[in-house]
Amino acid sequence: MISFEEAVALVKGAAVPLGTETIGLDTAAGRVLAEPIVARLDSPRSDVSAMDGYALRDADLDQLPVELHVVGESFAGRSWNGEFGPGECVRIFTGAPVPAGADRVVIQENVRRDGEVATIEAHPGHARHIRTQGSDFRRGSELISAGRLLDPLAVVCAAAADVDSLVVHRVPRMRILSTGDELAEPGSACNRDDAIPESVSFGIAALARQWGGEVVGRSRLRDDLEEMERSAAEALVDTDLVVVTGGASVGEKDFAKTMFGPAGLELIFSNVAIKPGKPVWLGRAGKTLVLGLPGNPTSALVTGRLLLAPLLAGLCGREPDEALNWRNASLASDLSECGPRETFHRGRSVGERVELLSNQDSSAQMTLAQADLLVRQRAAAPALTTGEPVQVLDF
Ligand SMILES: Nc1nc2c(c(=O)[nH]1)N[C@H]1C(S)=C(S)[C@@H](COP(=O)(O)OP(=O)(O)OC[C@H]3O[C@@H](n4cnc5c(N)ncnc54)[C@H](O)[C@@H]3O)O[C@H]1N2
Ligand code: MOO
Repeated sequence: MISFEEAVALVKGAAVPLGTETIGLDTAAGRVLAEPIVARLDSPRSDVSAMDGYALRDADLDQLPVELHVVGESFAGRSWNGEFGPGECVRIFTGAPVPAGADRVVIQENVRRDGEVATIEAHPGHARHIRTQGSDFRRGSELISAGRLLDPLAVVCAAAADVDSLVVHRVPRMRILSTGDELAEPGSACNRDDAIPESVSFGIAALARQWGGEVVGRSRLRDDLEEMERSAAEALVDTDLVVVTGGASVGEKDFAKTMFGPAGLELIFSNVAIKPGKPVWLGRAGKTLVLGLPGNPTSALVTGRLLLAPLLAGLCGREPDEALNWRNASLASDLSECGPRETFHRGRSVGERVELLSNQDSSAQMTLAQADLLVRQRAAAPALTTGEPVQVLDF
């Protein structure tokens, strides 16, 4: 059995970014850049006004009050290109180019306008209200590096660079296979005494989407090895990652790994010294990665969060560690000493503190909906008391 750190290192090794494709800005959100974005123009493109008011020469404010002749109007998208002399000013609006010769904008609240005459009585202060050309960024400068997730903020910056297409990493195509004779489609389990709703794949699919995966198939498999081998072979076609849930342990019908035998499964690891989720495994069949998650719902979602999330982040072109951003929080209750397996307790944030949920069973499902943090406790770590710091991860 390997440690959690070793499992994460092996996940990172397997999480090699997929190929690239060129897409339009409209569909770029959520994708990961494979090539940096370089500005095609300066921003602002010229010196522009930061306010609505009057562009003028600062020197004209030496003697106050002053009356200036309004000689033109400059709008964003329709600039004024006339001559501009002492004793003159130009009506200007936010974002409009500042006429050559002007070195200050006075906001209109500080100007009395009467026909073509603008009167300034008191000194408007030191702010010039001019954004200089290229003060945000310069043409040719790299605005966003490769590997950056195109979140709502980054897509604004990408568009501002005046690019209409982006080179991004391909999205991992994923299939989820849920194994178990007892599993029924939610909504139909009540009809059969020995059935339970198949719940895990819904959470794994949602988690996968959060971390950039495209779930192209989701199926339930009966515990019949021949059938499972056929399903395994089908699932591997044109797929980057297959996630199998259940059948990971040592039961007589735990065929999750065996079903990929004919497809040439090579294990990367199997069994990790963590609680919950010990039977989690990772392998490769041909070019496709296969991740096996334990069937117990809490175990599946915890191992999904700890290992599937960084795996997908890496396949998408991000740093796998972006999915493992541990931070400190203080305990809202006592925590007893840890057993031999590194443990990831389910917790709930209460203000700045983290409260451990009372049901820590790996089969729990109600508790999952109450949790928002995983609390990490290293193997054999001593007991902790209320207020002591622990590492937590958003769950
Ligand atoms: N003798 C041993 N028994 C077990 C060991 C062990 O080391 N020795 N490990 C235990 C641990 S730890 C875990 S975790 C479980 C995981 O086993 P499997 O991955 O083989 O999971 P299953 O047996 O298929 O199912 C476990 C449990 O979860 C329910 N389940 C399964 N899939 C789903 C699903 N998609 N949706 C909802 N619920 C699901 C299933 O009905 C079982 O109740 O093994 C321990 N045993
Ligand atoms: O590793 Mo299991 O998830 O403890 O029941």
